[in-house]
Amino acid sequence: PIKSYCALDGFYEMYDTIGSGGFAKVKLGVHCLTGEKVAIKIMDKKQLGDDLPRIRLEIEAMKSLSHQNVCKLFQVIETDAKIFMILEYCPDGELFDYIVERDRLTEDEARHFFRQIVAAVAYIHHKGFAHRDLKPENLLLDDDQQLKLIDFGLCAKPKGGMNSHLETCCGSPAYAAPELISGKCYLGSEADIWSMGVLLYALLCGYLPFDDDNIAVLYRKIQSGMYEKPEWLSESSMEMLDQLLQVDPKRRITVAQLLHHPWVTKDCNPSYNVQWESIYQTKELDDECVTEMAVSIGKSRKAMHAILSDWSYDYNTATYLLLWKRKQLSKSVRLM
Ligand SMILES: CN(C)C[C@H]1CC[C@H](N2C(=O)N(C)Cc3cnc4ccc(-c5cc(Cl)c(O)c(Cl)c5)nc4c32)CC1
Repeated sequence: PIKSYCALDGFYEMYDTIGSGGFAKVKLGVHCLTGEKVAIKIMDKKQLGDDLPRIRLEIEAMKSLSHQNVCKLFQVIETDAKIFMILEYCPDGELFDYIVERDRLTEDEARHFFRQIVAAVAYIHHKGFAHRDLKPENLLLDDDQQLKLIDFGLCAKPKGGMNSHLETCCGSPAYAAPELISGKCYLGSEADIWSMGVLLYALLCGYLPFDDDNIAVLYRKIQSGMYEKPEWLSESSMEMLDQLLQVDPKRRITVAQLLHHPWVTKDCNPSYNVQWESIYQTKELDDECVTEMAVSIGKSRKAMHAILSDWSYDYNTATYLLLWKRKQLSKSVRLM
């Protein structure tokens, strides 16, 4: 391991930088007690400046999100100079690069990924969050072709719930909904659906439906809702895209309709509905994991259970979540 930050000493080994995004550096780390790899997002508070509230928002949002298609936050460490977010490691990087390497995906492969995106978005909307920056750069791949949604720095949890309007124009222009770029009030959930349409188009075509170097021209293209339909798109794919890329948000398909849309559920057994429910029952703790930790730390199971029930996103929370993740992968639930 390279020089580590004293705040992590003994808890995490730090390895090289695996990516950087704006005001953050992301390094590969290893959680000492379990030996599991993690991604460590490191931010300098001074550099953050007035972006600090955005990070606080991302941290609070991620603490309340536990889903198989949302990147899991394991621990937050704050010193007077830095903030460290210990995150679920996604070895196969951004979906963006995955598409670029292949030019474009087949309809079946696009469906495999789009289903997971629908699951993640249905889940975060159910929890009262709109992401507002859905794009292939914010969808990472783990080593099992599972997508993990990241970057909740722009997400919104409208005070009055998901049916109250937002104003801030944000996100990436090419993925932004017409009502959002027209400066109108908009519903976060409807804007996310539009972005999912742009995303699905990028998966199926390998380029963007609305694109232009001149931002004003780009905006006009988005507001026209007109986009090219290459000849390799099937009828059903074109129909799916049309229902997502509806300029009028009231005519746009909803995430609830998407969950059982024939294009999304194609080739699944009839009982299949998109796995939008979280596999994490964060409320009940897993006895085997609690016991393993109690023994290793030398506390009673009752005391260990009480500590973990606080969900304080300290080292204990990280150890529990990483142990639980190992158990899901039917790996040994043993600590170093
Ligand atoms: C361009 N983006 C806005 C940032 C970029 C930073 C590196 C990251 N990465 C990579 O680029 N690999 C190539 C490896 C990699 C592996 N695991 C990761 C696990 C989590 C994250 C992550 C990063 C940020 Cl900035 C977050 O806010 C969250 Cl919630 C999660 N990034 C990871 C990551 C991909 C995204």
